[in-house]
Amino acid sequence: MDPVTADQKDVILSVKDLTVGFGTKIVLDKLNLDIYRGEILGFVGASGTGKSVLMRTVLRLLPRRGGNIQIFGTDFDKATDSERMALDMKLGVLFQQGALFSSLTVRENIQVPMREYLDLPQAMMDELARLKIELVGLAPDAAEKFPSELSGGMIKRAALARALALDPALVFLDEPTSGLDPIGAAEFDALIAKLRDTLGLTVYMVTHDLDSLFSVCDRIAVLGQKKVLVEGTIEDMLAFDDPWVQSYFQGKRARSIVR
Ligand SMILES: Nc1ncnc2c1ncn2[C@@H]1O[C@H](COP(=O)(O)OP(=O)(O)OP(=O)(O)O)[C@@H](O)[C@H]1O
Repeated sequence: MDPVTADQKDVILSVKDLTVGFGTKIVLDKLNLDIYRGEILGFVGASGTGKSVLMRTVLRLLPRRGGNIQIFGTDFDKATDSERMALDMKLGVLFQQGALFSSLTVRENIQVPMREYLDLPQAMMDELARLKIELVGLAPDAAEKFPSELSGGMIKRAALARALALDPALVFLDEPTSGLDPIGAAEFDALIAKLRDTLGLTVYMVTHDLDSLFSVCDRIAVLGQKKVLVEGTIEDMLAFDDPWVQSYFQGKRARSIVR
């Protein structure tokens, strides 16, 4: 599947006027964001600006004070229980640090969402877990390993396999390459791009990784001043007149990537 172009946009996640706060502190203030089918959207912003809060709010793990969220054209607030369950199954999540259950093997971790949402015989879940392990580029023997026996890169892949357990249409990745060495990070980026191309996934990726932004993201959105400050291509970022955006995308590290 080709990356989306401007004239074939199909919005699958639409966030309108979203406001989220804790106590007297407002973190997101009337934020708007659309995500288009088949794209890899890189979401950036200074530390503490609310990138994780936005992701958690969209996943309904945090309450919001105002605004509206539509996923696949359905408003969660108005959905029935069975519609919500069907929507949940279309969303995959890879949290920072992988967040695997340490007492479960990789296979068992991948099967957690299957047990929660599906009613399948064990042999079928084993076969599905085997396929997911292969899909993310892990060796077959990773299935019976515990998270403590895996490298950082393997943990990310195992967590991605779990995020893909129910064949989601949209996956949320929270800093997927943090903690990986540059080669491991580049390999993970290539895997994300391959999964988008082969499975038609839409990817929402919170990242600080400039390499990821330049190499795999079709579009970038920058969080700042409690809103999406700017969204668009790398060229749009380079042209945007804001001190943080300028220093992030035109700084020494960024220039060494753009060349
Ligand atoms: N459960 C919570 N209760 C109170 N405040 C919170 C909670 N979760 C997040 N915050 C606050 O919301 C703000 C945004 O946090 P968030 O983790 O979303 O930032 P971030 O952009 O993801 O940062 P980083 O890039 O460092 O991960 C921070 O000031 C944080 O302290």
